[in-house]
Amino acid sequence: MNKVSSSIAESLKVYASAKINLHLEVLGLRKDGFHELAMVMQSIDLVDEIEITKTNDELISLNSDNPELDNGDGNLIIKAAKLIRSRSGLRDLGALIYLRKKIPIGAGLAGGSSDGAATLVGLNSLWGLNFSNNQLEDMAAELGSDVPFCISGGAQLCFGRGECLEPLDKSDPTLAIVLVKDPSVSVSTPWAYSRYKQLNESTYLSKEIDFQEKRMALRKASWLRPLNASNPPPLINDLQEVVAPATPAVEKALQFLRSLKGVLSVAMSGSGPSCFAIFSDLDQARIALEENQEELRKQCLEGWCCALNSKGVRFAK
Ligand SMILES: C[C@@](CO)(OP(=O)(O)O)[C@H](O)COP(=O)(O)OP(=O)(O)OC[C@H]1O[C@@H](n2ccc(N)nc2=O)[C@H](O)[C@@H]1O
Ligand SMILES: Nc1ncnc2c1ncn2[C@@H]1O[C@H](COP(=O)(O)OP(=O)(O)O)[C@@H](O)[C@H]1O
Repeated sequence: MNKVSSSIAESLKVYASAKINLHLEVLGLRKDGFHELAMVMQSIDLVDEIEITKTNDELISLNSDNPELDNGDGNLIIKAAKLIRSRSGLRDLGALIYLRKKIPIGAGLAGGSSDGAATLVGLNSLWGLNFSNNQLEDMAAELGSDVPFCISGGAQLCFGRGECLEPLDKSDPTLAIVLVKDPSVSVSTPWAYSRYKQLNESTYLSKEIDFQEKRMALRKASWLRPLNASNPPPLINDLQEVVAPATPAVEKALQFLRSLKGVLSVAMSGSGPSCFAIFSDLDQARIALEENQEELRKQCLEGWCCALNSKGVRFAK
């Protein structure tokens, strides 16, 4: 067992981007019980901040500015840190981690997944482990279906249960979104999928050749290359049809967004309850949000306007 040499404590900061789903199609069921998906995911400029200091006391500890969060083994940051340490075989690696939470929790924005991805990338660097991006993505897939995407982020096709990635050309950088969510509501992802299955299992595809056909159709979508304002994505999200009717906060968010001036298209993100509207640029998004603060308050909604991010995990300069 190599001893980790004692060195001056070093630290670094990584940013973990949230994501939205520009396309979420449920194709069928897989042998492992997960759903076969065809998705397009896009990183957005709503980021958690994770500060990591290396220690040699074999302890991995987490604190955060969000009391709602479990700072123990239930947190994807701790799960990711313990996973990459066990893969390194170096048991006496330690780290002090601090999370500044900005991404709403359980919101359909992969906030937890992105924190897990950022922890893998950050510790790989801080502990000098030199795992490749593919190796990090393999570890990420063990943490959750959305975690592999969150490593490189940007705009990617996501197939399988979400871990089979095909990077897309950079989206038109002027595009922006308005994101809204009722802060008192979160949606359970397992519930959303099981509800969808309850209502749609009879229409599920089951043959690989049929899955391939759906993947090819998405790869050829006219709005995809690159994502742009003149031919905006239709924003299909199969989970929206089951979550929205059961979650008034989602319907409320969709209606608010559809009323905004200059909106190109509107959808729920992932399993919700966050919903977003695409605008051709950040100024239009900002004006639309600023002009409707009163309505936002009346509807008990929280709103952000964000640019798109070309990366998932970023190191602070
Ligand atoms: C719905 C999506 C869309 O991007 O994102 P969020 O809304 O969570 O952000 C993802 O599929 C969520 O990915 P993630 O949150 O990582 O899911 P996991 O932890 O892997 O799985 C949680 C549960 O969701 C269901 N699940 C997840 C992924 C998938 N392809 N099929 C499924 O049926 C399973 O019941 C699983 O036990
Ligand atoms: N660092 C974290 N940030 C947010 N949620 C986390 C984190 N670690 C674990 N979780 C758990 O993951 C679930 C939400 O994950 P998240 O990725 O934020 O959801 P969603 O993908 O729906 O936005 C919650 O049950 C939360 O308790």
